[in-house]
Amino acid sequence: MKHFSVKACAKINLGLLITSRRDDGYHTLETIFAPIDWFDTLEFTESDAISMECTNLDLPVDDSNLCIRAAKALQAYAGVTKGVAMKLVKRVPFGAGLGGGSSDAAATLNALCRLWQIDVPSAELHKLAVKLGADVPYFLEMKGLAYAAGIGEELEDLSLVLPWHVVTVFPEVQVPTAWAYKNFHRQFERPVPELKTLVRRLCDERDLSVLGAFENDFASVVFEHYPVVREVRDALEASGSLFVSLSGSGSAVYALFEERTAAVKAAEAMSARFRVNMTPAGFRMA
Ligand SMILES: C[C@](O)(CO)[C@H](O)COP(=O)(O)OP(=O)(O)OC[C@H]1O[C@@H](n2ccc(N)nc2=O)[C@H](O)[C@@H]1O
Ligand SMILES: Nc1ncnc2c1ncn2[C@@H]1O[C@H](COP(=O)(O)OP(=O)(O)OP(=O)(O)O)[C@@H](O)[C@H]1O
Repeated sequence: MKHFSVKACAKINLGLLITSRRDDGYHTLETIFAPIDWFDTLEFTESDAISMECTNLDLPVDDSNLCIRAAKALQAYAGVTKGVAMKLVKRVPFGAGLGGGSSDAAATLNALCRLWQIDVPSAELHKLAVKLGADVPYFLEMKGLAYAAGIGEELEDLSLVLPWHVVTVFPEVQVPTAWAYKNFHRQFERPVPELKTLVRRLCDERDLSVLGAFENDFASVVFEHYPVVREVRDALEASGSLFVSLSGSGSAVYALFEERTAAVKAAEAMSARFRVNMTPAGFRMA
């Protein structure tokens, strides 16, 4: 009986610039995805049918779950009759802007190609991923920092890692991604900085003067509507961090630290009220 488990890491967004609204209602954006060591674990066991259990009872394991949707999409595409029993050990908060569900979906696609021994061309797998969510291709195809454009599915591997410690805080409120895209303050006419060039100066040359370009366009509306998120942002800014930002459409806020001791101190202070993760400098997904 074939059985194995995989890690599904979350991500943060370093800069998130929304550049237009498409006719289909989706928005184009430019962002840098960076992985963090906050992860779910997914277990896969060969079975006749597709089934799923999850350690977080607030998360339905029906057809709305992104793991089930990924399994059914791959089964239909490949015309396989095999099933799978999945177990999701859920740790990454959702409604957090951390892409946890998207990462689970990508991990499921990769794992089932292995379990069902099917060889799907990467371009085809990419199409299945985009249908599951705009963030899913990043987790399917990348390990470190990646530049993303389009709706988030046009990816370029930057072959870079963040050279700082990352403290990520979940303020225990969920921000629906669709709400954030409906309500963010548009700046479509703004000149868009060259994030791809600037992130190389930032990570390779440690040129901190470029940090101002890495704004998150959701930040103002999320901080306005969720005071606790603003409170977390303020606390992290006062903790000796280099840089603080909202991740994705929120609610998670992350801070970058040069010194590990300062990162540990900030993480400990925030963990009294909120779920916190600390990711070491140089982290890449396995
Ligand atoms: C905010 C980010 O996390 C940045 O990484 C992503 O853009 C969100 O990606 P995601 O969570 O995979 O989003 P999806 O689950 O695909 O879409 C949720 C909803 O967000 C809106 N949405 C999403 C992505 C995008 N580029 N434009 C949008 O307008 C759409 O209304 C969509 O119905
Ligand atoms: N396996 C799953 N894990 C987490 N969320 C899931 C899963 N399956 C379906 N969902 C649904 O997808 C929604 C979005 O989950 P996800 O964690 O990807 O988004 P997020 O935390 O808002 O991050 P981002 O906005 O960056 O995508 C959740 O609110 C949840 O209702």
